[in-house]
Amino acid sequence: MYCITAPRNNLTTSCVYKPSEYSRVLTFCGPGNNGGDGLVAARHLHHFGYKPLVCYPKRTQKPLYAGLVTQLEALSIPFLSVEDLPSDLSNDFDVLVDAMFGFSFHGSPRPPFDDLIHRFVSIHNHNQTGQKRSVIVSIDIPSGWHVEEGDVDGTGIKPDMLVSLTAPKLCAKKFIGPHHFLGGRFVPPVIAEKYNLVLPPYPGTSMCVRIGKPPQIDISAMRENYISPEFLEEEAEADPINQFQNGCDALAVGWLKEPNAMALSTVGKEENRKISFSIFFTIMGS
Ligand SMILES: NC(=O)C1=CN([C@@H]2O[C@H](COP(=O)(O)OP(=O)(O)OC[C@H]3O[C@@H](n4cnc5c(N)ncnc54)[C@H](OP(=O)(O)O)[C@@H]3O)[C@@H](O)[C@H]2O)[C@@H](O)CC1
Repeated sequence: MYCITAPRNNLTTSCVYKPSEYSRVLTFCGPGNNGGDGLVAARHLHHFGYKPLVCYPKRTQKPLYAGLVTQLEALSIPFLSVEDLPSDLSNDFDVLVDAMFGFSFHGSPRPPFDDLIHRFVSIHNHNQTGQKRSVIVSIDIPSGWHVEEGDVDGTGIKPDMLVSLTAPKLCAKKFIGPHHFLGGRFVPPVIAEKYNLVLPPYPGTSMCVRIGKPPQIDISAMRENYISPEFLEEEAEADPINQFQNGCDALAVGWLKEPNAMALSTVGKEENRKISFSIFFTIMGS
């Protein structure tokens, strides 16, 4: 899967939500720099093979943002108004990128963001009913969270992925989702020193790094059942060598899954070995 956001002027990719499975992305952009990050993310996602759409209800006329919008329009990336949004976002989108507010958010969200944040929260609650829902990726700070205290009353957005920029803000301590990344690799040493930042090493040339606890792995979901067709006594060859040869033939044509061991055994009294069995089995990880 791809970590699918992009701090300004950086490409950050790592495998989390692959475009083959999560191509339909809707990016919600707010009026400030966090929204600007969302515009950049949408452009990068387009180039990575996703099909992004953008909802940018409170535009600023500053040249930097106008330029980002022009770039998206040049790529024919559609813009949706709040009124155009489908009633059930999970039906139409695999991923919702939350780029509404970052560290300058204060007070209570004003319209139309109050309603949009509410929709993000409802999507997460749907998850508890077991229905398929969009995953939520928040840039820098889940919108509506207090920059230091986080989701104070526990009713805010609960993203599946948080992409902190430059350094995680204090509220990130309250993030409980499975994927936490840090983007914005090139922090000038003088800044790191000034703010006493202890930043993790970035692997290779990657522009982001996974931080926080690794995702939980469901070991039971990895279990494979190796069930072969029934093998009846009367079907066994009288000669165990022939039975063994049959087994080898089955292996050669791929009839048995992942074979890595074979046992040939016989049953019956020592002096009367009429029945023979070839048993094939596989052992995971051996
Ligand atoms: N090193 C880093 O970390 C870097 C961080 N960067 C990114 O910048 C982000 C910070 O950007 P930012 O300062 O522009 O503020 P941001 O949070 O986008 O929002 C401000 C806007 O929201 C509005 N607004 C506020 N409260 C509101 C409310 N209740 N309801 C409605 N509106 C409200 C406010 O309007 P105002 O209240 O002032 O009228 C203003 O228009 C940061 O989190 C990260 O994503 C990178 O780009 C660079 C490196």
